[in-house]
Amino acid sequence: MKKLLIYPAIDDARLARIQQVSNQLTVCNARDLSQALTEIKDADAFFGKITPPLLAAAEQLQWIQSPTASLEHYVFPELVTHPCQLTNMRGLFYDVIADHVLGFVLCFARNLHRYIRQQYEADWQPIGGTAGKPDFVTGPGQVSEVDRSHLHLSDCTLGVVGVGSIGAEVCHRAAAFGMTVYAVDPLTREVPGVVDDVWDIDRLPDLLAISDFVVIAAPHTPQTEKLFRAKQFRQMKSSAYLINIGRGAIVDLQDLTTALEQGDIAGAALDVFEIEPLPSSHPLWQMPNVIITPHIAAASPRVPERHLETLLENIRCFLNGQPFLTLADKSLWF
Ligand SMILES: NC(=O)C1=CN([C@@H]2O[C@H](COP(=O)(O)OP(=O)(O)OC[C@H]3O[C@@H](n4cnc5c(N)ncnc54)[C@H](O)[C@@H]3O)[C@@H](O)[C@H]2O)C=CC1
Ligand SMILES: O=C(O)C(=O)CO
Repeated sequence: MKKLLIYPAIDDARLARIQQVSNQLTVCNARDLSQALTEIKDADAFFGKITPPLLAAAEQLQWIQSPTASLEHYVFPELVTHPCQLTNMRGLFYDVIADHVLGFVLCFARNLHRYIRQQYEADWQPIGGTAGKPDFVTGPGQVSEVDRSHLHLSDCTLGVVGVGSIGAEVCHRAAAFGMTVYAVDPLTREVPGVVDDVWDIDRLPDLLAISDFVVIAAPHTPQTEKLFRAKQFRQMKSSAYLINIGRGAIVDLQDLTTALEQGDIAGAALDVFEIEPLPSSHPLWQMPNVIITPHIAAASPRVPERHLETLLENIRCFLNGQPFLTLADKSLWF
């Protein structure tokens, strides 16, 4: 018989689903910290928010399940050196966050974010003037110059930084829109839809130089913290857009603001920020080429059930001695 400790306590409906997994499992849903500190002593597995005092009280803990995908605020030095295995909640959001990213791409390509602002003013003003519009819209006459204020997605290249579950789905969707797709990742080497093999992260400058859209779908780790500074923005095309749905700490907020003010890049769509919530006085709020969503790219009615399913599947793996679905490397934070 194995013992799973849950702390903080979860609701009765989810508890009942966990209890149905196996009669080889005792589940303790601790109501307060003092109960958790007592019960963790002989627990084999833990789900919830582990802390140094809880870990110190554990005598036979083999597995910890984090309730979040990201681990930067979860791991601490004693946890890294502890022999237990750690699993996270990655892989729940791959499709819905990829949809969010493609929504950003479409806004920038077709200026939808700017036309929505114009609509409030009843302003019938084609962005970029009339150049580039076909005769059947403007009336007879010749298109005099190539106007790139509205993009043709199948002419565009999208570069993804981090092709885990979310990044790979972004690649699939972008390829389905006819975009050319490249990616960098330290571990993954192949993703269907990506033009070449996935490049190693040391080729980030190459990715930045060719991309019309750069999508950050990596975790916050010691390696990715402030990976994007002024230098990286200068390596991007001045016509390119940055999209960050990974973690705010990956992008230096001040350098990004300066890059946008200077026109080093054309715009940014951001779901995550170095400072959350983004202060109401921050200049990004007023920039017409910036789209802000308040860390909700993962919002979906399907996520709570997927969250529970991942926990249940990892419990089954634990009881059956099989490899976990979402094993993480404690020292790498993902
Ligand atoms: N905006 C939001 O609401 C949400 C954001 N996230 C963030 O998205 C991240 C990715 O989620 P998943 O795709 O599910 O995780 P995942 O673990 O499946 O994929 C992460 C990928 O990033 C790669 N990576 C690690 N270090 C890297 C580096 N230095 N440079 C480039 N790539 C690197 C990994 O090799 C892996 O392929 C999470 O860690 C989390 O921080 C996750 C859920 C919701
Ligand atoms: O699980 C995470 O890391 C999230 O950001 C969920 O929104």
